[in-house]
Amino acid sequence: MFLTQRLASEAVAAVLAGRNLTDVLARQRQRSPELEPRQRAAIQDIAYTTLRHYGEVDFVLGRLLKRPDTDPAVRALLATGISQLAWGRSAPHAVVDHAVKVATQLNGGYAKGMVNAVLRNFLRQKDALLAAAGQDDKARWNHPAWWVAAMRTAYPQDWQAVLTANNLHPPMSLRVNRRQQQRDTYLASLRAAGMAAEGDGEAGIRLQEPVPVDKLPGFFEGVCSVQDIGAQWAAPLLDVADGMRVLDACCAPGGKTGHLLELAALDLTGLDVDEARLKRVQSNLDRLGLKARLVVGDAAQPAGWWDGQQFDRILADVPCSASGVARRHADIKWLRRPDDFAQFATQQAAMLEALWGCLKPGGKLLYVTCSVFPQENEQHVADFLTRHPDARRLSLLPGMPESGQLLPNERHDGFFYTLLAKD
Ligand SMILES: C[S@@+](CC[C@H](N)C(=O)[O-])C[C@H]1O[C@@H](n2cnc3c(N)ncnc32)[C@H](O)[C@@H]1O
Repeated sequence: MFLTQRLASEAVAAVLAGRNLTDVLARQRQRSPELEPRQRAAIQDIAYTTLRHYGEVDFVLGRLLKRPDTDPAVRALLATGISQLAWGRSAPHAVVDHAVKVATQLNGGYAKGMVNAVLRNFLRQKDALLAAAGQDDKARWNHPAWWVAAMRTAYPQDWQAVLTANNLHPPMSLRVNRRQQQRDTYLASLRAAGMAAEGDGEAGIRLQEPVPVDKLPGFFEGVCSVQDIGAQWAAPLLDVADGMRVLDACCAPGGKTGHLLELAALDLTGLDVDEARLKRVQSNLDRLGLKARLVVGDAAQPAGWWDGQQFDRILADVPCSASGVARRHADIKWLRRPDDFAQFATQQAAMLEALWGCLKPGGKLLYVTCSVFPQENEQHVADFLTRHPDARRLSLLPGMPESGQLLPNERHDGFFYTLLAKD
């Protein structure tokens, strides 16, 4: 457990210094190939739990630490220790002993005594400290205070549900490849394999418990894909038919690309600026037995990749704050800054503007984000519509909110959808 605590606290320190948790964990695995699967799972679990509860952890540290300028590596070690003591299953004395052992290796071991004292203090005052945390916005909701305030303003009725959903474990959902099987046939084979699940939407299935993909019947033969139920609205909204020329403008890792190609025989171009991520699109399509033309390029600069022939359909699943999927990436809440939104909005507006020119008159463009911030969604689309008299907003599918804003809940993640037609 010593090693898992050390690596988990290093991962948390890296996130608090501004790095992406998925990248940090991937790099740790490369550097330490000897780690067993159960150790990797434990590191991930400790890091995720600490970040999921970081508002409370930070509050507690504020009460227990005498000096606000504690070394970031020591602070991250204390954060993971507190998280394990509050929400973990390991024996408290083992957590404290191992944290002290990690501390002896940090910066000459100067903080060994302090780590021991702070964690033991936490154990003594745990209930009172966590109760006090419940009175503080950032700690209570485990989101930065500015994020809590923004949700209150944007969703006066639903802000508490949105913040609560962001702190829950996300559901694992599947999309059945209906070129291979009907949803209910696959549902029956999951149940026969002992996995409780329910159908949701034409091709969607939500599992009661997450499972590794190698346990899913037929996964490697392309019978199903892992995809959130909210993300499964995209392809049906575009209303594709055989022979259409379709652009999936920000396609990696290819979840929606695969879905579009399952629905119709398309002439599909998958574009992404990130060459490494495009390789994942290719391997996903290979697994599903589907084909697309994959191109590296910037969606905001069509001159670099476009042959000038307009598309019947365009999916613009643009880069965004990912605030609607924050529960899947426990680092997002602590990495984002309020001024990030202006930058995202500029990039999103440039893409929408450029892609509009690539759409045939009579064609449809679907603008999608996995964000719950109106600056990336409704405000943006409203601006676009005032600038483009040839753009008309179409209604969405039955069962979808009219606004297009799906808020995260027990069924799906948070997404925003706007379907535009070109007159
Ligand atoms: C939300 S993800 C897309 C998810 C994908 N549509 C799916 O369903 O699996 C956004 C993607 O946009 C890509 N991206 C970012 N900037 C881009 C740009 N300027 N042009 C094209 N793609 C870009 C990112 O590399 C990322 O893969």
